[in-house]
Amino acid sequence: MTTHATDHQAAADTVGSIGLRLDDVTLTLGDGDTAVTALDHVGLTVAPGEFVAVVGPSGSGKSSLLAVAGGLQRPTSGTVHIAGTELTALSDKERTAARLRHIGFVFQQSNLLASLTVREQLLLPLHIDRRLDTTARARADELIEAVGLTHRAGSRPHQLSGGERQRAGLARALMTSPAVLLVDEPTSALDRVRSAEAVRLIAEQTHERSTATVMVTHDTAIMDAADRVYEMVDGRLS
Ligand SMILES: Nc1ncnc2c1ncn2[C@@H]1O[C@H](COP(=O)(O)OP(=O)(O)OP(=O)(O)O)[C@@H](O)[C@H]1O
Repeated sequence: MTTHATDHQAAADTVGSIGLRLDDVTLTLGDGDTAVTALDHVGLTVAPGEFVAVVGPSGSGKSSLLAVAGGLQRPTSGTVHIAGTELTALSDKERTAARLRHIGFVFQQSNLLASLTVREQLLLPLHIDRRLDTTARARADELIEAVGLTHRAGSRPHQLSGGERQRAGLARALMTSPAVLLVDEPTSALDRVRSAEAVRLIAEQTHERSTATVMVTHDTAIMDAADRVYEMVDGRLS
């Protein structure tokens, strides 16, 4: 299924129903002759509980889309709203705070810390923030169970398979109950069956936890699990 970027705008625009919204976003990278339009007037609205896949070839702008949607990069023009907050109107410091609070990232490389167990990976940010209480511990255990890693809760990354590492990364991203979940190529390291499982798990968690989820990939086989699929070509979404 491929739908047009504006089709769902009106439906998702009612107050309170917006998880993520990009309006007329453009991102230019590099200068002068080497300047590249990584995002070209992109509009995208994702409601809470909705799972959107963005499919496109290498270099089409998918990583740029996640960087801008997640507040890691300021767009050259256009606006980004997350859970009712205009990300693009915030200072760098405020944007970082909003990112930590409202956005969960699942990156291609799961970025797990080698010395920590699965459970510790989830609890670390709360430990640093001195917010490590019984509620947080219970939430970590619930998420570890949701991604099927209870038997691996005490394992360190080198003791896990690629798929298990990805699931640990997903559980960690969900720890803050983010409004928006941004996923980069979850399937690249995995075989077909495991890829489909990973994507199904992300779809399930999106619906259960009402996150507005965007997953970018060049694997068209994942499309079935998504509520909507967009194509990215030369920085344009259609
Ligand atoms: N820092 C940069 N300076 C200049 N151009 C850049 C920079 N980063 C990315 N680009 C260019 O912007 C375009 C979009 O890149 P982007 O990484 O978003 O694509 P992608 O679809 O995620 O690719 P891949 O699937 O290979 O990760 C590409 O043409 C890329 O070469």
